[in-house]
Amino acid sequence: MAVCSAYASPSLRTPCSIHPTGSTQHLIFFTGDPRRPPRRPPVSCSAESNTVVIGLAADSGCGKSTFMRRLTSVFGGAAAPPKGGNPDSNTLISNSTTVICLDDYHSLDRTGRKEQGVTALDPRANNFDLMYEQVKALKEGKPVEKPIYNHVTGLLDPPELIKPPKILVIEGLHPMFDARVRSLLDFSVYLDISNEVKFAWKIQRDMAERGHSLESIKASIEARKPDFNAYIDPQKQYADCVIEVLPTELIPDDNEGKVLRVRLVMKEGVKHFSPVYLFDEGSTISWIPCGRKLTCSYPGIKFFYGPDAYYDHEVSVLEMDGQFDRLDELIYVESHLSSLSTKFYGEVTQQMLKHADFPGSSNGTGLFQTVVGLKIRDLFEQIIAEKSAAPVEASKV
Ligand SMILES: Nc1ncnc2c1ncn2[C@@H]1O[C@H](COP(=O)(O)OP(=O)(O)OP(=O)(O)O)[C@@H](O)[C@H]1O
Ligand SMILES: O=C(CO)[C@H](O)[C@H](O)COP(=O)(O)O
Repeated sequence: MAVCSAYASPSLRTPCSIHPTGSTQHLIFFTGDPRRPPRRPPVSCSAESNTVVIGLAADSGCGKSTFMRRLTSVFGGAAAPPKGGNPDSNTLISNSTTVICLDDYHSLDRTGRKEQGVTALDPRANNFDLMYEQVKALKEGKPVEKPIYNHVTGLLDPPELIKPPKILVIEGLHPMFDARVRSLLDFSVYLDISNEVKFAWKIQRDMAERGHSLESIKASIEARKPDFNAYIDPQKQYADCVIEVLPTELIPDDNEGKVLRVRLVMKEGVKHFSPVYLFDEGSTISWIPCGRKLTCSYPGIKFFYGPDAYYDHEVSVLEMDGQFDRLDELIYVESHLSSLSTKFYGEVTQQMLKHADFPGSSNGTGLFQTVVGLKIRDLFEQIIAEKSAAPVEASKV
């Protein structure tokens, strides 16, 4: 039995227990005189739950797993699938974080989608009611039995038990699609990979690692496009932070897709989140760091920072075009960035060096994913500090 640590008064306890059937039952009992009415309304498990919910949206093959690995590393400890569970589980659990993949809320399996002529991106192939109920329950501190979509077989497998973590990340195609699910998010990120780059990455992975033909990759991207444009892409307007990945502007007519221009679009006015800035907050700056302190080979590196508008929202944008030759020299760039939410000087560089083998480590994708990971850690710590201060403040009243 998982007992909530939230007590309304010393005599009132609110435990959550998991039913043998797998459904969750909520019991309220009193340790004092059972005939006396409670002095305050009973507190449900939700009232003082500390689960912070982060949404990460992107199309398939756009770097969500890589981002997740960087994020969980910032919180410490390695992430692994639930022990002793389904070997094809999509869930990753570490000390503080649980990452659930929203593919698990596909309501139609591979055959079902084929029969009905819908893609996995189509809302009709997904169960948003269940997604909402379960994310809400986890946020409220209650365990859930979450379905599993098996990517190997294309079938829906028996559910797995997910316990409420400190940080719940919901990653996948639709974390910001349903307004109810969106309202549960404490912070949201959208990975916006331009078509050219998406194509280059798909070819690299699906041809080299999965043996697909160039034609089949092209066909699969084209087939997904209408639903991607209708249901996935529009979610970026709701994101607190967007990482845009575009072809470089440093090489005229580049079509190799190896050098990237990456833009970190950060919404202003988001609670517990202060955008990162270069040199001077709110000004507009172009910066070429190459020279004595940063080694750059062709085509060099260019940074940009400035205010902008994104879907009618005021944002700050930090942009990096080009790639690093030597990751240890990143400290020079880091020392010119502010509001990074690092715990010590050089933490961004240390994280980047630690995962130098991850895709995107030499360019803005790795740098900005790391920076967003640190900002999420800071947001989490602020929310927890606020929640633990709240009962003290309340008791003063
Ligand atoms: N920043 C990057 N730079 C270069 N290539 C990248 C980058 N991020 C991802 N890739 C490429 O894209 C592939 C998919 O990345 P990743 O597994 O992180 O994406 P995903 O969104 O989790 O994919 P899926 O949803 O299909 O599992 C990687 O194997 C790599 O080839
Ligand atoms: O867009 C996707 C999410 O990653 C997949 O295409 C979707 O989950 C269906 O998966 P599969 O092709 O394994 O049946």
